[in-house]
Amino acid sequence: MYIVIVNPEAGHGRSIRLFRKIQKDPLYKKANCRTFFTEGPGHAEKIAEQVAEIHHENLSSVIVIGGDGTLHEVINGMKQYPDVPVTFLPAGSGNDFGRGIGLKTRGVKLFRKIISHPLNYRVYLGSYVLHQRYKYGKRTFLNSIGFGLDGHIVTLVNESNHRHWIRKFHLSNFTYPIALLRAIKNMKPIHFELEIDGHTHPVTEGMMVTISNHPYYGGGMRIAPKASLQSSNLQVMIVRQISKKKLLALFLSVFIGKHTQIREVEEIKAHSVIFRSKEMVPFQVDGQGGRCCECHVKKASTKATIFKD
Ligand SMILES: Nc1ncnc2c1ncn2[C@@H]1O[C@H](COP(=O)(O)OP(=O)(O)OP(=O)(O)O)[C@@H](O)[C@H]1O
Repeated sequence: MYIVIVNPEAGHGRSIRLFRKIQKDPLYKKANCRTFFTEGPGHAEKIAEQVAEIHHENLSSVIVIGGDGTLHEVINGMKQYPDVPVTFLPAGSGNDFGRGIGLKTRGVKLFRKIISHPLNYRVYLGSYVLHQRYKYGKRTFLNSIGFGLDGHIVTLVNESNHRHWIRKFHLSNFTYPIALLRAIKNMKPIHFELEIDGHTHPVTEGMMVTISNHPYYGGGMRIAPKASLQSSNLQVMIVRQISKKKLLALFLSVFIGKHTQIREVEEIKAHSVIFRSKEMVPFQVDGQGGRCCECHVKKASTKATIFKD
């Protein structure tokens, strides 16, 4: 039995279009697929939690059609059942996890592969505990968690009031670069304390701190070229105080992985990181934004089971 979770809004409609094609495929009926549509934030997590609890013994896979945000919710909903395979059919705006895990095919072709050649990998994800006004429980992240400019960009992406035009003209690939330009224009450094693997780090202010589980970010930028889902470590990138021009150059050079050569950029391999700030700073986790004053991040000790073609 396959459970399919579809976020109809992901990728400005890309997700629902893909689901309609899959539904017409003869394998969809043959494979005994049951589909659920998400209705808003948090719903994918609830669906995943319930179906895993009821069906974990006879589930071939939970198939997620959406973006990284929907997959983030599903993985968190299924935390108690890490052996149940999860399959990601990227149909969001960014789809960085698909790149991170190295999916070669997309769309209906990928759906057919899942059913006919199920190949599941065990991967290390990340875990984080947020302190906003009070402490939240431990959660899992797939791609990255970032503070400062990183969080500001994602807030702008998700608040974008140009969504209608983006959808109409299929411009979703430009959402992130546009938000990036807007965020750089208004950027301010953040002040923080960093504890990396139990040691206080000397840098206390900068533009952003991003902790990655695999290289990709913001729809294909190779922000952490050395990060790996097979490694038991995370990759921390700190961008110190930097001019707007240089910051723009940094993001352009991210596509060719040369940004780590910029003097103000520091890259560290770490198993655990504590980020603290006296003020509430913007953050993002797997492309969803918020504000926090403290966060404890670790490479997860248990592995998740994910399909890879
Ligand atoms: N029916 C719905 N209507 C509006 N929002 C929804 C609905 N279902 C889920 N959501 C929310 O949509 C948000 C974005 O989803 P998702 O990240 O999967 O797509 P995306 O932003 O297009 O892709 P990506 O993260 O890869 O850029 C998630 O926070 C999710 O909770």
